[in-house]
Amino acid sequence: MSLAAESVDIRLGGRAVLTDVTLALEPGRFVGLVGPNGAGKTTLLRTLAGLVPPRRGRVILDGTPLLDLSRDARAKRIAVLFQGAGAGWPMRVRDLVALGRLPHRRAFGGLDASDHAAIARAMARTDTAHFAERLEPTLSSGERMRVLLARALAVEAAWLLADEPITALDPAHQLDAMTLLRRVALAGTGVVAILHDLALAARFCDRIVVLGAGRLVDDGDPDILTDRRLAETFGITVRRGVAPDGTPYILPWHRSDPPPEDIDAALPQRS
Ligand SMILES: Nc1ncnc2c1ncn2[C@@H]1O[C@H](COP(=O)(O)OP(=O)(O)OP(=O)(O)O)[C@@H](O)[C@H]1O
Repeated sequence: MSLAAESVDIRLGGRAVLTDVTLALEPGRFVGLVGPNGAGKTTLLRTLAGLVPPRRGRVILDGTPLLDLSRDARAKRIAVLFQGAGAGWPMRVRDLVALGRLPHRRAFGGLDASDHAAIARAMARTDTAHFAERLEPTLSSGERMRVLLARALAVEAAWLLADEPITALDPAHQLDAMTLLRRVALAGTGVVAILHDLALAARFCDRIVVLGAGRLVDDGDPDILTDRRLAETFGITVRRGVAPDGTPYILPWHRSDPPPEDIDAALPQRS
């Protein structure tokens, strides 16, 4: 199984958003796609899902240009979770998660036992079963994000592309979601998640892909998040440590370049 972007250029609104991006993904790995605001991460994820046609280059899924496949064939193999992707109308949570099974629908069939099993599994794994009967608009942002993750997991696709799946979650559910995404990858799915939390990305992901100003600037294991990379691409310095189990960790600490305005006065200056 393979999913790859080859020399992809994307222009939106008359400007280059992605330039010459080449990225080969592998099954069974958890990739953290990181980069500052506006770097092009969402656009790259949408391109990998076949939702944005490249101006130059292409995306290849298992040897076939992605855009040659039908929408259903793509949706069966690539599950996506995008920001704000609710149903658009008040829907019960269980029914929203069930939408994940749509790409598998048979000509005249409703949900069968395997669909129900996939939905139940996805809801259990995301801790959403207890609000299955609620209407989606009544959920908090974090609850909604877990439901969207459940919908994406219910597809049980070979690839899972998730745009900021943990941003709205409380710390416990962030840890749960990162653990879950790692498990999903370990079970064979190729997982790509856009993450702004570099500490969690470095701790849980097998591979980090760094985008900066529309270009792929680094790609490798979490060690690529060097002080220099963090300063050059993210404009920050970090504190580093080692957990008792030997796992290294980083903690964003200061801006390495001057802030846009003099906001320093508002920050605690203990060190
Ligand atoms: N439809 C569009 N028309 C014009 N410009 C766009 C369009 N969509 C995105 N852009 C621009 O493309 C750039 C990349 O956007 P994208 O959403 O991919 O970035 P991102 O890395 O996901 O950012 P963030 O971390 O803020 O979510 C941004 O400068 C954005 O303003």
